[in-house]
Parts: sequence; C-alpha cells; structure tokens
Amino acid sequence: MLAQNNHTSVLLSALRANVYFQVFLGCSFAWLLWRLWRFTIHPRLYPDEPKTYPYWIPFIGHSITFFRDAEETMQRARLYFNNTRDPFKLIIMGEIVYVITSAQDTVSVYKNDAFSLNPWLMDLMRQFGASDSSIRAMWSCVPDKPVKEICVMLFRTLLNPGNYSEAMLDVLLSTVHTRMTWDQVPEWMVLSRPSAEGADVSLLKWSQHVLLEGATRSFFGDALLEVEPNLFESFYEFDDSSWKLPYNIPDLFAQDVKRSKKTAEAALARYFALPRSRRSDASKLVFEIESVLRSGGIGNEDMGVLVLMFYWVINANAWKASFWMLTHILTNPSLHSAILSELSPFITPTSPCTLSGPALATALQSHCPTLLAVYHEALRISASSTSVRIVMSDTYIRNFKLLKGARMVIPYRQMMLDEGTYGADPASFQHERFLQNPGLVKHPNYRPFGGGSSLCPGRAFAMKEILTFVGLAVGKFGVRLSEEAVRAGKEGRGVVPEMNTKTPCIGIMAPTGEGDVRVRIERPSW
Ligand code: HEM
Repeated sequence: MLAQNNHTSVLLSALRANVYFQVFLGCSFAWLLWRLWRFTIHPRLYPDEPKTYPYWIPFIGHSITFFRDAEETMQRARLYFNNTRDPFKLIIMGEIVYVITSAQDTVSVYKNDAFSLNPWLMDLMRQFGASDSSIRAMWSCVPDKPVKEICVMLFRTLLNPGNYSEAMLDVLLSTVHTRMTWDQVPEWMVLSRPSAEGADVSLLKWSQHVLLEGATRSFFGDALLEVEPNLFESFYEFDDSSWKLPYNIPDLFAQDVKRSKKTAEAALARYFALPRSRRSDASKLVFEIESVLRSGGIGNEDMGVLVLMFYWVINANAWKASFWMLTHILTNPSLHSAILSELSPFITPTSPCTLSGPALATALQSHCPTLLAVYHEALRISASSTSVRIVMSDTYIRNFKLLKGARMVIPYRQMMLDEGTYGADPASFQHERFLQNPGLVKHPNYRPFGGGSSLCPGRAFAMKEILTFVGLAVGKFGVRLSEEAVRAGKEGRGVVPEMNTKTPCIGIMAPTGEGDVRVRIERPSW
C-alpha cells in the first residue's frame, strides 16, 4: 500500500513537472513571438512610427527604470538611438509615452493643436482629488472661455511686468527684505552661534523659509498662515512626494503625498471659507481666481484642491534655484568675490540699501552680469522641467507618426545638457558659459520654464525673488561656508550636495536626502 502511494506521488510530481515545463515552454514561445512582433515585424510594418526603446517585460516596459531614474532612462534611450534626437517611444505602465528631445521638434509640438495639455491636466486634477463636477466646471465657459483658461490667463496678465504685477511684486520682495533681517532669522534654523554677531544656519531651510513665506504672504495675505501655521511642513512633504500623483502610484506607496496634500488643501479650503474682509491683504490675482472658480460653481473644498495645484507651481522651484546658486557661489572663491564686487554699489553689510524691493531686483538684473550668469547656469543644470501633452489625433512630427491617445513628454534637461550648445562637460556648473555668451538664454535648447501654451507665467517674478534673496544673502549677510563645511571640503567629503536626479520632477531638482550646506551668516548693521 505504502509502495503504491509512493509510486502515485512520484507519478504526480512527474506530471506536475511536465505541466510546469509545458507552461514554461509556452510562455517562452509567446514571449519570443511578442519580441519578434514588437521589435522586428511591427517596426517594418509601420516604419513611420517612432522606434520603441527595447524592453523585456510586456506592460511593465520601462516603468521600473523610469521610476528609479527618469532622466537616465531617457538619456540611455536617446543614446541607444545614436543620439539622432528623433522622437522615440517608452512604455510606462502599459502606456505609450513619446519622448521629444530636439529643439526643432519641440517648436513643432508647440505650434500643433493636435497636442493638448488639457486631458493630462484633467487627469492630474483627478489624481489631486478634485471632484468630477469641479473638473467639469474648470472646462465650462464663463461666459465664453473655459474657467481653467481664464485662470491661466489671469496668471499671464497679472504676473506680466508692466500690467498689474507691481503691487504683488512689491509685497513679495518686501517680505523677502523683511525676512532677510537679523532679527527675523528664526531660532529653529540656527545650528550654532559661534559668536554674538554670527550664526551657522542650514542653507536649505533658509532658502525655503524666506521664499515660501514671501510668496505665500504676497499671494494670499497673512490669513493662510493663520489658519494653518504648519502649512510649510506639509508643503515640503508634499513637494517631495508630489511626483507620485501624475504617475498614478498606488495608495499603498503614496501615503506621504496623500497625507500632506490633505493638510494643505484643507488649509486652503478653510482660507477660502473665511469672509473676504478677513483676507483683504490677499493679491488681486487670488481674488480674481477665486471669483472665476466661484462663478463656475466650485465650492471651498474643491477650491482648496485646485488652488493647491497653483500653490505648488508657485512655490516648488524658486527656493531650490536659490539654494543651488548660493551653493555654487560659496564653493568658488573667485566667483564669490566677483559677485561681492558686483553687489557692492547696491548692497553691503554696512550701508543700508536705499532702493525699493522692485528697484533693487531690477538693478541686480541690469548691472550684475556674473550674478545673472550664475542664475541661468544654476537653472540650466538643476532644472528637470518637462512639458506634457496628449496626442489628440494621429499626427506627424517631421516624418514620424504619433498615435492618438498617447502621452508625449518633452524633458528639457535632455536639451539643456546638449554638448553642441553648451560645450564640453555640459552637466558641470560653469557660469562662464552664459557670461561669455549671454545670447544662450534665448537658445531654443535653454527652456527651464517650459514653453508653448504652458510657458511658465511666473518666470519674471521668479527671477526677481531669486536674485533678491541671493543678493541679500551674499551682500548683506556676508554668507560664507561654515567652518564645518570648509573642513568637509578640505577632507574631500564634498560640500556641494548631490542633486536628486532620480525622482521624477517637473521643475528644479532638490538635493538628495539630507543634502544641505551649513553656512555662516554675520549680523549686518542695517
Ligand atoms: C525657478 C522658478 C520656476 C521654474 C523653473 C518654473 C518652471 C515651470 C515649468 C517648467 C512649468 C510648466 C511648463 C510647461 O508645461 O511647459 C511651469 C508652469 C507654471 N508656473 Fe512656473 N516655474 C518657476 C516659478 C514660478 C513662479 C514664481 C510662479 C508664480 C508666481 C509660477 C507659476 C506657474 C504657473 C501658474 C504655471 C502653469 C502654467 C500653465 O498651466 O499654463 N512659476 N513653471
């Protein structure tokens, strides 16, 4: 009986092994057929479609490498196709994503109405948690233009120098000036006080604090920080993890973004529920956007969700750009002294600046070419700016046919690191590129602010706030590396933190993990 049982179980195991083997054989055959179809037959049948960067697993495609390091995946694909800069295809979570890496194709995309931002924005709003009715309302007309278009138009009009931006710019720059006084350096930011007249602070926190507070108060007045004093903490967490929303990362892995988003949007909803008299110091832009959203029938809760999207684009980038500018200035002694001498007619630690906020910003733009070159070079190497479009109908870019329904991305970093335009070692910081050739800022390969219909409307504002912060930090506070940072540099431990090039990002990249620079500031006498 026992022998018979053994015999049966051996037979069953053999049968099972045989079934596994057959399944394995079947799967391998199906996989080979799929490879043959995908990378040999299909490209021959449809030679006018952009080529697909090869991958091993159907549906998963390039998802894993892309989420691990989006820029590197796109760079590898570009080089795989011999750097021709023809459009190519990636597969992310089963979906086709066309990648455009040439300036010429980018301009064709801008000019072609078959490529639309709207379906992607609608999806993003959904991922942000906006209700279906509020999304419908954003595309309803009041009276003859969609609400969403009016909102962006308001940004373009009211932030456009020469229009109504002066008052807002004034508040923004005055807040930056006020925060850039000795008494306003908060104690929580101070790492040590080596003397009564000096303090070591975190450069990262200093840039975040001053610029976020400046923008928040100038756009929303004081009431937003009154309804949620911890708004900035939630925003930092949100900013770090917000990339998960456009890529539909499952909730299980997106707890951080869900948590921080909830706090920030609830704060905005409470803010909009306040009577207008309680927030009369808000900007014209915020009032006008609120009125348009309300006329589309959008209530406070949805307004919190939608305005958080604006809050995000307004605040996600300027502090990071300032951080990189200062890091490069402070680690390059000859550059540091060139900037000090450019600033000296306007700002020094001992003589009060007599110019108003906007006048100082204009002076820095017009009379400090080295500072300006540092600004552009810092943006160039730290921007991972990307435009996204959806293909609305089968359309040609040059002689490449792009299929309806697919997503298209334009990762500008692929152009901003182009050797042909910027010379050797394009990923390294060399402000001389822009100093020797100021015309580079107009080059079609320089697009830190995106382009076409979605070109950043805040770019003039951003430049003024960033130059003001950096100018005051260097000129007024005499910022320099702390002794600890200098020692780290001497011991070869590196002072410039690594840039987080791996996490997908659609603006300026942050430093990785705990990356920061400890800096010494001195009490100015004004
Ligand atoms: C260094 C700072 C900044 C950088 C690098 C930056 C970059 C960008 C980029 C890459 C886009 C998307 C462009 C596209 O899709 O083609 C964008 C959009 C936008 N930015 Fe900025 N930005 C900055 C600062 C600002 C500031 C300070 C404001 C507001 C005061 C602002 C307001 C906006 C708005 C409202 C949009 C959406 C435009 C639309 O949907 O049409 N940005 N920005």
